[in-house]
Amino acid sequence: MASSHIILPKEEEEEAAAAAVAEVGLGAAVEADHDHRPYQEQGPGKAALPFSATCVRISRDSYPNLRALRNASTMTLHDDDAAFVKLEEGDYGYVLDDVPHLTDYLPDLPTFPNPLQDHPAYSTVKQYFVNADDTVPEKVVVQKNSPRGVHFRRAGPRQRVYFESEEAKACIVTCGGLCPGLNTVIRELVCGLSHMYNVSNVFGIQNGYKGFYSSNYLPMTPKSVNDIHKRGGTVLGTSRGGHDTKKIVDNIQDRGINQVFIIGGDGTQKGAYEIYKEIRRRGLQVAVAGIPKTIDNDIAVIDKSFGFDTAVEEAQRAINAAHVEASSAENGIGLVKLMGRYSGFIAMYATLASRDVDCCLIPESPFYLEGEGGLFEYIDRRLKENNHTVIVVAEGAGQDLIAQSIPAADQQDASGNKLLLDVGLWLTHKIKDYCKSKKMEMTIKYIDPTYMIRAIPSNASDNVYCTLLAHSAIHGAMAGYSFTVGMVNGRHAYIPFHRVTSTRNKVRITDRMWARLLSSTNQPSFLSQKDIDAAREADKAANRMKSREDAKKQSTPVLANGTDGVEAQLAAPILPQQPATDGPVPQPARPDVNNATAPDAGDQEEARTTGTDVAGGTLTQAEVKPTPGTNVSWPTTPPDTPERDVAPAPRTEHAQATEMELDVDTARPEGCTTPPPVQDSEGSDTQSADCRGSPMHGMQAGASVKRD
Ligand SMILES: Nc1ncnc2c1ncn2[C@@H]1O[C@H](COP(=O)(O)OP(=O)(O)O)[C@@H](O)[C@H]1O
Ligand SMILES: O=P(O)(O)OC[C@H]1O[C@](O)(COP(=O)(O)O)[C@@H](O)[C@@H]1O
Ligand SMILES: [Mg+2]
Repeated sequence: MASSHIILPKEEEEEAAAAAVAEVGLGAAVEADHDHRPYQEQGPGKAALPFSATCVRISRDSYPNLRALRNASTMTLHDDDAAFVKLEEGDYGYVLDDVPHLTDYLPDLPTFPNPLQDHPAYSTVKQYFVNADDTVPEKVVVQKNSPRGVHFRRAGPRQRVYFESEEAKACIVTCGGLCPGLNTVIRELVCGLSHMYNVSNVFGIQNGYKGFYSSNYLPMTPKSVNDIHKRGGTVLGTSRGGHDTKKIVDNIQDRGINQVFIIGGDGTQKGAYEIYKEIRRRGLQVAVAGIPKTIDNDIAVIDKSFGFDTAVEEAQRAINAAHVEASSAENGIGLVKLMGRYSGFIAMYATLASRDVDCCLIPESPFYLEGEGGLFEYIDRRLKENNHTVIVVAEGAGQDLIAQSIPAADQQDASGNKLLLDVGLWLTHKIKDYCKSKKMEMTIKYIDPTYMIRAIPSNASDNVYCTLLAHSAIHGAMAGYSFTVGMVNGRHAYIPFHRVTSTRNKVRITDRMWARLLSSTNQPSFLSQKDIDAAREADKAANRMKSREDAKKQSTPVLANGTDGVEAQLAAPILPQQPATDGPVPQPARPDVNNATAPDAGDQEEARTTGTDVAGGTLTQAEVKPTPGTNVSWPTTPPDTPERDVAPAPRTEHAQATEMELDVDTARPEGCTTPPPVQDSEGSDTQSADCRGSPMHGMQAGASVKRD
């Protein structure tokens, strides 16, 4: 039975101890210890103790605060993480999921006035320092009787800091894959430390985590980083793997570093958390600030990761090229692979922005090729309707389908990420074979822009975002917190490490955003009647469980702040399946049941109010609107929309074609080596350049299609 240390407010000590004793049979043993830990800044001077905290060994399931946390949000809390959770409850179901502070284990640290108060630029700002009690809500869509839910500490400068400028010694490291904006964050960390806090001891760690113990630290000054934001990549170098917590902390300790800025994705933030824990174990006065980076935009809680906008924008170029190529050929097919190992955000946003895409395939939405409602049937139809078609595929899509035909070597990269098979290349050959079997003349152009996309410098809006993230990170570190920084509902916040490492954002195929995509492309949803039935069953099971939970709650009142989340995790997710005709069922990516904040999380809120158990990953016939092209009882032809008001070409047109042009081109940008096993990709953003290059555009009989 897992047990863990939990910091408890004084007034609950007795109750919790009693609860622990009562649960001895379940493995709980009171062990209490007694370090009195202040946990938050209390204005000028030495931090005051808001409560006398006690460390108690207790089964985490038995502690109502943690239950409240789980009830108030959809996160999954790992047992190990429970040891470092700092919770405060307020009125009306308010929960503060706070970040650790140096004074948690070094209660007598002196504080100093924030040098910003004398800064010619900042000192004029009215109320420049954030209120010590300010917090940011995880959810902003609420109903009249909603509990207030989980909050995070608001980021920003504090009146008192825990490092003197001359004593502060900071280091910066970048880990994981590249992402637009890395250099901007580095630049703004160096400049911000120097310009705002007069910190001149700043060092770069080269080539990721292993640089802590395998290379020299690079002194960095505002002058040396002045122009780096105009370049892609990271001037510090990056790597996967190489995380050795003890060796890293040994080096931090030996070199007298007291602020560690760690830029990287979910893996990197896990590493940052380990570093923080080791630092705390050793009692070092070192603040650890994580700045989340991922091109895939799949880090939990935060609104968006830096570089994502830039990536989506750049992906547009590839999609435009694919569209020009496809629409300039007879039966032209343009296929673009974008990054997205587990999450299809880049593909989804690039598709929505483009309007030239006929089908978007992402890891979260399993698809199949053959039979009614399958991809081939859809391609066939689009070619007949429009003479060309554009497909966007995220690199993590269809991996199980590919594994059926290509024996997948179960390889991993240095960080333990599974190496992917090249879905773009595989799909190209599958489509080619299909057309050949149908004696259909066609041209397919496969474009893999993945590394080109992530190697560019960040665009203007990402540059500003990177600057603000860097500044928030600096303020938090100077104030003695350890955290991952991020924007939550438009406000910068200090988020506990466990929050961003315990789950990953995924596109929820039960949310309105994915529905928007389906309705914009009119692609099949690839859900079968079997899937819908399974969804109904799972929904019923979830409801039964919910009733049991409710009954239990009535008999045992706890600090229940809400119900979503707990039931959600109990409910079995829907696993859409391909039809029997298409061989074994692929293991589909499931709607992410633990996803706290996806870019489209607002949709989930609405779904909840309309009765859809989205958080539980379930969907019912009532909530799921018939999706065009679905191979269920819904019509396979799309409803009449202006976009789709097309007179389909007679089927015989293709059947009569005897000549074949199977021109499979794989456009590989320089430096992009993507042989079958092993892949990655990513994508991009915003507006569709109006790229209607087809000489056939608008020439088809009956065609009044907006998108060509
Ligand atoms: N569970 C973990 N604990 C400690 N370090 C980790 C963990 N997972 C990944 N890392 C380290 O984080 C770094 C980057 O991880 P990776 O998954 O490749 O990229 P990202 O951080 O972008 O997700 C690597 O150096 C890797 O060793
Ligand atoms: O080829 P590399 O450098 O291992 O990176 C590829 C992977 O990195 C990703 O871009 C995600 O990495 P990050 O989350 O670190 O940005 C994936 O989409 C892709 O599979
Ligand atoms: Mg990762």
